[in-house]
Amino acid sequence: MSNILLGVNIDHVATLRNARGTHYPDPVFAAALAEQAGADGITIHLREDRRHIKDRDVRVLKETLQTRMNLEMAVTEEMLTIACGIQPHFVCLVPEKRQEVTTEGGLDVAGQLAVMQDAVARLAAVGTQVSLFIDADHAQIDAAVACGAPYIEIHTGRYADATSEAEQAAELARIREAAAYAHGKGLKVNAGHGLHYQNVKPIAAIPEMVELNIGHAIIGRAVFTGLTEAVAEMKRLMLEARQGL
Ligand SMILES: CC(=O)[C@@H](O)[C@H](O)COP(=O)(O)O
Ligand SMILES: NCC(=O)COP(=O)(O)O
Repeated sequence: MSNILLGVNIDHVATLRNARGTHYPDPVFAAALAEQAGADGITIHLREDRRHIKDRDVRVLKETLQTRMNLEMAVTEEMLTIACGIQPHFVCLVPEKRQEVTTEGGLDVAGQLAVMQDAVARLAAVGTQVSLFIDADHAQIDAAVACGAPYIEIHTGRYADATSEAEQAAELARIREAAAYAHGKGLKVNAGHGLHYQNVKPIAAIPEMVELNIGHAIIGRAVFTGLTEAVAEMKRLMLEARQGL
């Protein structure tokens, strides 16, 4: 069986905290529990509007994480300055719109190659490995290679949001093909967005997948089962999907 890693996104613990302006529930505590339950890394998205994760969370998590921090952020001067100071294991560069409910699509790497090359180089210079959050698209994969980014994360939102079996199968085929294409170009391939307990297995079964980043569904389930069980069950399903690979 080939391994696959689970990055647990804890943004929505912070969403709940921020809803009342309290100090609880603390995403730092959630990260420690998730790690104990089998998370291979912790993902946090420091949005420009700080709607969930705040600067303090990033600073404290840098001191307390036992695994690896994957810091998701927009490609802005403010965020690049923060990331170069924090020096997380990974930065995942994502597109961001102030009005969106959640990340709606992949980053247009091909359309801003020079900006992306500069961001990847600045982060690499402080020892941070960069991942580019892109759609399953050859032009974007080629651009990721041209940027020198070691990783991509394929946006699985369209697969997760598909409203028919045929549409979901088509999206899965697109992701599968893109993962093989990117792997062939020397990229390491992650995936995430909208994955949950019912739709994770076909994505986890894609042989080239290194890591899945999953947040909303895990935190949602944790409300009823506790975070330890919610993380462990997701990891169990992912590993089950790898049997025979
Ligand atoms: C980039 C991505 O897919 C996730 O980080 C997602 O953005 C979670 O945060 P939001 O719910 O704020 O979009
Ligand atoms: N990059 C995707 C991620 O971190 C988690 O997204 P979601 O599971 O909260 O939709």
